[in-house]
Amino acid sequence: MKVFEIFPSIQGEGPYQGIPSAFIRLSGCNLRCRWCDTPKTQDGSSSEEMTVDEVFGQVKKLGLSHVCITGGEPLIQQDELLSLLKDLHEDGYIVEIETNGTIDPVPVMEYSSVCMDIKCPSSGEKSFAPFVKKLRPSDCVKFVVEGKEDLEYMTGLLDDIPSYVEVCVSPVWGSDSRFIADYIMKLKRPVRFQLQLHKILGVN
Ligand SMILES: C[S@@+](CC[C@H](N)C(=O)[O-])C[C@H]1O[C@@H](n2cnc3c(N)ncnc32)[C@H](O)[C@@H]1O
Ligand SMILES: Nc1nc2[nH]cc(C(=O)O)c2c(=O)[nH]1
Ligand code: SF4
Ligand SMILES: [Mg+2]
Repeated sequence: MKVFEIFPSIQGEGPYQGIPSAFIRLSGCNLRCRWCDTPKTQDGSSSEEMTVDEVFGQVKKLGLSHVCITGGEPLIQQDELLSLLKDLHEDGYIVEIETNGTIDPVPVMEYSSVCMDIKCPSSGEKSFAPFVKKLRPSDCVKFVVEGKEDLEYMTGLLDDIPSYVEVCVSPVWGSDSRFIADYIMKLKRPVRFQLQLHKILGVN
C-alpha cells in the first residue's frame, strides 16, 4: 500500500483526543481542500510502497493499543486497507479511520470506528451526507469550520445526523477559534468543540 508515514503521537482530534496512538498516514486523496494541512499526501507521489505485513510490523513495534489510519484519503486503497484492518482487529487494536465523507465507509466498519469529515464551504469541496446515516454510536462526524458561513452550513445539516453520532467541531487551524466557540455556545446543541491538540503541542 502507498504509505506517507507511520508515527506515534497524541491523538489530536476526534473522540479519542488525548490518547497516545499509532498513526498510519496513507498517500493519495480524491479531494483538494483549500486549507489541507497534509498537501504532500494528495497526489500520492511522495509515498513508500509497503506490504500490509510491513505496515503491521511497524505499528506493532510502536507498542500502542490505539491506531489512527488517516491520509490523504485512506478509503481509496480499500482492498489493502481491509486486509490491514483484519490483522489489526485480530490482534486487538482499537482502530479509527479518518475519512473525508465521499466514499462509502461500510466495508471498513466491521473492523474500525470511523471519523467522517463533512466538508464545509471554506474547503472548496463537498462530502456526501447520505453516508452519515450509516454511522453508529462508536463513530463520529467532524466539521472543520473557518467562520460564520461554515458554521451556518453545519447548523443546517445537524438534524440529518443521527442523534447517537457524536459531532466534533474543529476550527481550521489559525482561524478565529473564540468566534467559533461563541457560536457553538449560542447553538445549544451537544456538539464537541475541539482544537487540534497536536498543533497546540507542536508535535506531529
Ligand atoms: C488531513 S485529513 C485526512 C483524512 C481525510 N482525508 C479527511 O479529510 O477527513 C484529517 C483531518 O484533518 C483535518 N484538517 C486538515 N487540514 C486542516 C486544517 N488546516 N485545520 C484543521 N483541520 C484540518 C481534515 O478536515 C480532517 O478532518
Ligand atoms: N497527533 C495527531 N492527531 C491526529 N488526528 C488526526 C490526524 C490527521 O491528520 O488525520 C492527526 C495528526 O496528524 N496528528
Ligand atoms: S480530504 Fe483530507 S487529505 Fe484530502 S485534501 Fe481534504 S483534508 Fe486533505
Ligand atoms: Mg493532521
